Amino acid sequence: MCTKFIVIGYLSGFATRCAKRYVSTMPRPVVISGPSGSGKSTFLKRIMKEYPGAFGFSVSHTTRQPRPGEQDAVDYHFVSRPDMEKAIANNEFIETAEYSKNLYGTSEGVKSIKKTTLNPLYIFIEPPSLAALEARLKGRGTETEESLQRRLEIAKREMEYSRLDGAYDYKIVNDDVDIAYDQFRAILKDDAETVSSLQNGS
Ligand SMILES: Nc1ncnc2c1ncn2[C@@H]1O[C@H](COP(=O)(O)OP(=O)(O)OP(=O)(O)O)[C@@H](O)[C@H]1O
Repeated sequence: MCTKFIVIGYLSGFATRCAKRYVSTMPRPVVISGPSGSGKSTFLKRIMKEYPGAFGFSVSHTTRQPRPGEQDAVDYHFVSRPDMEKAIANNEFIETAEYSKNLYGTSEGVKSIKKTTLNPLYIFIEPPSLAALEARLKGRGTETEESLQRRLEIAKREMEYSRLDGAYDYKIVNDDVDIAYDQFRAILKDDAETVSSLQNGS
């Protein structure tokens, strides 16, 4: 049986979401980070389908527009900028960030989350290359040329940060989606043999 985790992270770029009051009651959280288009949603959807009820998922807030098929309160809480700014002023998020001209709560999270007492497990999902990332973002059909270029620029910085010692507990290169997903699942199940090669810095 797999350990219960609450997944609190995921978003465009770095994300980590959840309202403060949620934190005190949760099992060890997992923060999943990675450039936009690296595959975070893909893995999260899959793991939640494979293990229904085993994972909680804290839904972030964002001021960006929903993409086709995205549901409010499921994929994100889609809110107006004034509402979001009010919530930020009320200190309702662990952290917030502005990404690609939209506000996210909570996000750009890894550095800030590390200053909290949450003690999560950090997983970084990396694309095999920037060219592959670009192709996937284009294939997803959600970006304008401008937002695509912004995401790629940010991706470069995120990938640089991920290479720092101790930035993440595990790094998964999402090349073949099935192989990468198996690695993701192994980490969540604490499968020592499979995950040892994925530890950051090894
Ligand atoms: N290994 C893979 N090979 C090819 N395509 C992939 C792979 N993994 C994911 N994709 C596709 O790449 C696109 C981006 O993936 P996904 O939406 O999961 O990324 P994300 O990290 O959640 O992005 P965002 O942060 O912008 O929400 C999707 O269309 C997805 O189907």
